[in-house]
Parts: sequence; C-alpha cells; structure tokens
Amino acid sequence: MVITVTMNPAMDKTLVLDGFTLGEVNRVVLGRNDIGGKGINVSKVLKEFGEDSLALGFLGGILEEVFLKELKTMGIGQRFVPVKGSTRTNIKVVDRVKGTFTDINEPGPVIQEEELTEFLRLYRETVTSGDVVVLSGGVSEGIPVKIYRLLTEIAKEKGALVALDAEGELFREALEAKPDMVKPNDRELALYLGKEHLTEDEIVDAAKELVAKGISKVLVSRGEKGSILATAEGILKAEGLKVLVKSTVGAGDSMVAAIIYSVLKGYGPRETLAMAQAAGAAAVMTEGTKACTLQEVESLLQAATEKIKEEKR
Ligand SMILES: Nc1ncnc2c1ncn2[C@@H]1O[C@H](COP(=O)(O)OP(=O)(O)OP(=O)(O)O)[C@@H](O)[C@H]1O
Ligand SMILES: O=P(O)(O)OC[C@@]1(O)O[C@H](CO)[C@@H](O)[C@@H]1O
Repeated sequence: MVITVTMNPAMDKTLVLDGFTLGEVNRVVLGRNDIGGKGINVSKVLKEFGEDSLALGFLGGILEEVFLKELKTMGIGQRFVPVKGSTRTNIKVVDRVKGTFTDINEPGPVIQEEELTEFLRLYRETVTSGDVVVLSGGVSEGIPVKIYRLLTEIAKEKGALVALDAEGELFREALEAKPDMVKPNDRELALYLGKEHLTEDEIVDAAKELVAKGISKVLVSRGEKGSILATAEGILKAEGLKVLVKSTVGAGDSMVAAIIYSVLKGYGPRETLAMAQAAGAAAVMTEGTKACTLQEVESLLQAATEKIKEEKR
C-alpha cells in the first residue's frame, strides 16, 4: 500500500486574474478550490494513475468535513487525526498577463501534544512491511522538526520504503534516517548546502553525494529547466518541456507521484525520469491544484524521453 502523509493540508484557492495590481481592487476571472497539501496531491495524482493510496495527517475546523467528503468522492482512503485547530486555506494567485504565480500560504493549526501522539499511534499501526510511505510538505506549530526523521525511522524498521519531499530543517533531519527517495527542488537543495544558488554541476555533485550516503533515488526538480535524477546507476538529466503553463502548484507533487508509480511498476531510471518529467509538465498545464491524468502524462512521455541525456562526467 502507498501511504501519503500530509501534516498540514490546505484548501488551495486559486484566483486567476488578467493583471494583478497591489493596493488596487482586483477582479478575479476564474477561481477554483482544490483540496491540497503535498501528500494529498500525491494521492490525487496516484488515483488518476490507477493506484490506490491511504492519506494520513491532521484535519480540523469547518474544512475537515469538506476534505473527508472530497477524498471519499475521489476514492482515496484516509485516516486523518481530527484536531482542535482549523485546516488552512492557501491562496494561489495566477496573473495571466504578467505570467506570474504567487502562493500565499497560511501557517495552519497548532497541533496539540495529544493530537501528535494519536497521529504517531495511528502511523505505527498503519505502516507495514512492503508499504511505500510518502512524507511531503511543511508542518505547522507543535510538530517537532525531527518529525520526518522519526517517521522515516519507523517506516524503515517496519520494512517500508520512504519517499521524502520537504525543505529546510525537516529535510536535513530526515536525511539522517536515509529515506529511499528524495525530491528536493534546486532551491531546497541549495538551502541544504548553505548556498544561494547551485550550478548544474553543483546539483549533480550534491545528488551524487546523497546517493553515496544511501539514498537510492535523488530527483532534483528545476522548474522549467527540467530535472536531474541520480541513482547508483549514474546521472540522467532531463531538459524541461515547453508547455503552456496554467498553474505551477503541485508540479513537484506530480513528480513524486510519478516516482512512486515507477517504483510500483518496476521502471528503471530512464523510464522513471521520463515519467516524472512528463507528470511535472502535465501538472503545470492543469488549472489550479487539479491532478493531471495518466492520459495527459502519457501524451508527453515520448517528448520527455527524447530530452533525457546521460551525464558522462
Ligand atoms: N514553467 C514550467 N514549464 C514546464 N514545466 C515545468 C514548469 N515548472 C515546472 N515544470 C515541471 O514540473 C517539475 C517540478 O517543478 P518544480 O521544480 O517547480 O517543483 P517544486 O518546486 O517541487 O513544485 P511545487 O512545490 O510547486 O509542487 C519540473 O521538473 C518540470 O517537469
Ligand atoms: O506549506 P507547504 O506544505 O510547504 O506547501 C503547501 C502547498 O503549497 O503545497 C502544495 C503544492 O505542492 C499545495 O497544495 C499547498 O497549498
């Protein structure tokens, strides 16, 4: 079973405008609401790919019921811990004239000690040998920065695989427990290395180092520039696909879903990277935080495959 963890889910409210001006009254041309948060997005994309998953995390307030209803409609299993605080709403502003994508993310509910204890009990009870656990996204107040490290350790003790998509101290700490797969973007990897920006060669070197540490798949996403996959078999670089971008939200999550799908299908590195790259491109072509479909991804696979090169350095 695939288990996705979303510690801080969000209702993503996408507002599309033709020109957004600060300090003025702005009129929305198109709007949509999608249940989100990185782990939930991975579950949504996996469902589109025909793969079931179980979503775990925290939900509270008036949005709790909305999330549970939506997950049920989508056919995604869930075991969320109810919390006293309220699940957040994140605003995503798309300016079609300037071509900008702006995220305004709320902090989310403060998690009480007993709520975290209940989550850990549920997590320990749920994860079993052979599972693939996805730990993805930020956490709200009340959750220790070592949380993904602990969840990785528990999953590995039980014989499950772990995929991690987190940033800052959450990422740094979790690396100590050696997750099986990680998907930082180039900015997150730079932050980890204490740098402002990384050249392509520096990304390759850093990814190789993580593989040498025992992380079997390191996928570094680079937005429109594409991505780089490091495994024990070497380095593959994928150039980005030129597509019409409607929303960049959830592009990274679609890549994570593609990695998990590739693990389930037993794909090698080249097929995995093509799938991830096609999924990222399909995601940005999709409105708001709506999940891309397998058909949309497959229609981009050939082009994605042609843009993959092996690093010979
Ligand atoms: N402007 C773009 N044009 C084409 N493809 C894109 C663009 N932006 C992102 N992608 C695709 O999506 C993938 C993931 O993008 P990115 O590196 O921005 O992930 P991320 O920062 O983790 O995203 P998020 O956190 O918003 O989910 C890229 O590797 C690429 O395949
Ligand atoms: O605050 P976090 O957890 O870092 O990011 C949350 C978020 O921006 O990530 C998803 C897209 O990847 C959205 O659904 C959600 O709003």
